[in-house]
Amino acid sequence: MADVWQTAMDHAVGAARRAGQVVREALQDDRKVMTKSSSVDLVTQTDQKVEQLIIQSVKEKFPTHRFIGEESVAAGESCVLTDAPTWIIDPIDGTTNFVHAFPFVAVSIGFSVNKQVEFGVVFSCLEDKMFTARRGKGAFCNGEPLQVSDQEDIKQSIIATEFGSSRDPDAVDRIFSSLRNVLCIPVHGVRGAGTAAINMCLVASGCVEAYYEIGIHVWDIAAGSLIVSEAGGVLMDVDGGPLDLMSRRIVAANSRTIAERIVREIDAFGPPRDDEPLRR
Ligand SMILES: O=P(O)(O)OC(CO)CO
Ligand SMILES: [Mg+2]
Ligand SMILES: [Mg+2]
Repeated sequence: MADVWQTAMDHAVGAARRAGQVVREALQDDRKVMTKSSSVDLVTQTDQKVEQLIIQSVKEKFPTHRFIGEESVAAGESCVLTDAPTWIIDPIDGTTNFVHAFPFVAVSIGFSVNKQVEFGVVFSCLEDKMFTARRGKGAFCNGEPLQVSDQEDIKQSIIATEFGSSRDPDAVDRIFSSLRNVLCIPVHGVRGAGTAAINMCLVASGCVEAYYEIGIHVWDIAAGSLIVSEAGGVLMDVDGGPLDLMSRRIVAANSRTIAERIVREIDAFGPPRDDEPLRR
């Protein structure tokens, strides 16, 4: 039977590639930096321009579809995941990297129907790597199949995480406490690319065994979550429950064993949900 969402996925790949080209070109220009929720929550005109480019191109082809876009939500649009076909867009995942020309920047496009991610596209535009996954059909990088690491021993593992964008000392203490616990298991190392989407693609590629973070948003993880699971990985909440895309918490790992071992070390606090009406 024909795949009803294949045309949409092809469109997403094309849109991500065009968006990535805009991001690469913008790296050569002056990058005017603005802030959103705090002095370390950065946005540029390129984030906004790229999101509009993607949304406009999708609207022309799929006029009934809905959107959750990082910069549209920042501008006041609602952030509620319904059963309708929904494009979940992070125009630049790794804006801080982009601002500093730290070379890991991604365009992330997830697509959900009935609250289930049907396809995910992450274009790591400075590495020129196009990560794709279609539910039930595997995950790929530039067309080559992806497979998570088969390492089941956490002590032989590298774990990816980030420090997040909160500078509230209590929140930072809790993040550091979890990080200390994970590091001292001990693991081989802790890494962070500065983008949730690329961290998840590193899990899918078998370069790190797991990635966890508290404070990310649905647009950071929608596409990457499917790329991890289609590469054979496991997703869960940091409290060990099922992943909730709107909860702002994730563990993505190569195996249930590694994911559950990390869960034991994490202080599972909960920032306001993405679909919490009073979150801004
Ligand atoms: O650069 P962005 O899109 O703000 O995302 C951050 C996390 O919120 C990195 O993943
Ligand atoms: Mg992001
Ligand atoms: Mg972004």
